[in-house]
Amino acid sequence: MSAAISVQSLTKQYKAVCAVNNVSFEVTQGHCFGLLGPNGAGKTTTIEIMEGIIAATSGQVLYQGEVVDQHTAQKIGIQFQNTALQDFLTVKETLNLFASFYEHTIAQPILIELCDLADFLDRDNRLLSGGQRQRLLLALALINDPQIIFLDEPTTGLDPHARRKFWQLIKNIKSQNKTIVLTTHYMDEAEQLCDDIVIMNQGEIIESGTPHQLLTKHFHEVFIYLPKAQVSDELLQKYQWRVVSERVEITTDNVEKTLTLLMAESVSLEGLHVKSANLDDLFLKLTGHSLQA
Ligand SMILES: Nc1ncnc2c1ncn2[C@@H]1O[C@H](COP(=O)(O)OP(=O)(O)OP(=O)(O)O)[C@@H](O)[C@H]1O
Repeated sequence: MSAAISVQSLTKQYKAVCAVNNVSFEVTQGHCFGLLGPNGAGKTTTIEIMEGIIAATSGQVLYQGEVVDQHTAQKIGIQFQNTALQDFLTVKETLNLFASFYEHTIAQPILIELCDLADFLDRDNRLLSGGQRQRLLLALALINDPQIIFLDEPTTGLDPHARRKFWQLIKNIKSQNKTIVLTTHYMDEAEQLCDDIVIMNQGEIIESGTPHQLLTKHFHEVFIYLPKAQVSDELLQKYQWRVVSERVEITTDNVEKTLTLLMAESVSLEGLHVKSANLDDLFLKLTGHSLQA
């Protein structure tokens, strides 16, 4: 598959800080690409260089083989933050205003359906709920019918229902062979949406691949949880099991053997829960802290 974006040896040096240090990766056409990392990792700096908003100290970004230039803005979509929404304009007026900035735009009825805006087209921007506002901001990112869309933490602050609804919209957009570049602090979001991920820390890439590749590379074990009340202190000490939030956590690469052991030790299996490692666990393992904001 061809690369929609090729990031080559990007470095961004601020006076005392090297925000991005020799970073290279490719974003595949039609994929959702996730750039993850803790605060200060260099994600925003990388994304802003990719968008052509700031210049790199060295390195380059190619879009289908071409260097970023003043025409790039016409071809990509960027989800603006709240401040881009003007007061005293309705949703429809906002769509019309942003459409006037571009030579080529998507047909408005298609955009309204794609982003599910029909129910509040005549509402003032100030009266939108968090989820409605994010859908409008997504529509604005899509207004020039871009092939590549940048979403920077698009669901931060949304309730679980609104987040799930937003994910479905992103999946619909992706099914049209659009390329999506996403940053997020939510690991479940990355697992739901991203085909490929790059994890940055302190300006450098520390891991990259598909979520499945990374999880199978780093984790051979699963976690077994039991209510703490069912496990005696003696057993905790004997097997060095951890207690996490009132539950005993047992890490094992052989579930059957562990269950046999628990039964042999007469531990009740009521409320037992088995969990595979997820991206949150991977993040914790690689960076030493959880990504949840
Ligand atoms: N204009 C600037 N001048 C000096 N240092 C900067 C500037 N912009 C960013 N930095 C520094 O570069 C590093 C990377 O910042 P960046 O905003 O890219 O990280 P991030 O991964 O997006 O973090 P967050 O998740 O908090 O948004 C940080 O140490 C930051 O303080």
